[in-house]
Amino acid sequence: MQPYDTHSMLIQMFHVYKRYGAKNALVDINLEVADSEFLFISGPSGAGKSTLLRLLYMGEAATRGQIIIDGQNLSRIPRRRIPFLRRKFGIIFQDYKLIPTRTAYENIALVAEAVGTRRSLVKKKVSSLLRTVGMADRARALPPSLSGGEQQRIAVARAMAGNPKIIIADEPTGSLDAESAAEIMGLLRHYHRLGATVIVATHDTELIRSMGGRVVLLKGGHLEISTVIPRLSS
Ligand SMILES: Nc1ncnc2c1ncn2[C@@H]1O[C@H](COP(=O)(O)OP(=O)(O)OP(=O)(O)O)[C@@H](O)[C@H]1O
Repeated sequence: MQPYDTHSMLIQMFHVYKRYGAKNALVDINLEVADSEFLFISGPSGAGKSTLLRLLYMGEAATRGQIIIDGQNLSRIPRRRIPFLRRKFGIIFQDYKLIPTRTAYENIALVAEAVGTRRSLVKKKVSSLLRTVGMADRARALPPSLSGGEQQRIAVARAMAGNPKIIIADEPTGSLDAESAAEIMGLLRHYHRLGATVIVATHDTELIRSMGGRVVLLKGGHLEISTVIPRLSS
């Protein structure tokens, strides 16, 4: 199968617009993302990156146009089915959004439980995820006692806990130093290699150059370029 065969497209956006009052946040977006692809969405502040991501996981509805996720047209999904659509996504934010009063372990376990992981398996699963992100020894820590890089590692583990088909990361390294940023991107690449589709929004062109891959560029709500950047050899 060809990598961009339309039958293998997990995400399709056709003539998508998003308006906030008089503001056009997204204008006539046409974008396809293949199953198991790693995609960067790049562009300056205010370009529409976060808005585009929110439309995918139905954080908000498009003003116009069609969005198809895994064969489902989002404009035709009944409200009661939205939680099932959301289970396809693991979402990572720049500011981690961990529950500050719950331990690292509990933050991850809550998602594992929410997607119906058998009670007897939750502990094994969360422990395994904590090991994957190198945080096994901080399971009982509360988020405010962790560094930014550590909190983001927990957020990555939490995103993986629902076994989502798609990981969406909105500026996941925006608050991190270079070393922590590289670790987080390594974890996202690891999950991608396990078969997931990963979409990362970032304005950090250095980060994109170090990772390589397909990049789409948003400017003023318009999708300007889709290109493939070769990975910098290290
Ligand atoms: N809820 C909202 N209400 C009104 N305007 C909004 C809303 N969300 C986003 N916008 C506007 O839409 C445009 C795109 O915003 P968006 O946050 O998607 O950009 P971005 O590329 O993610 O920027 P950044 O990198 O700074 O996060 C901006 O002009 C922003 O002010």
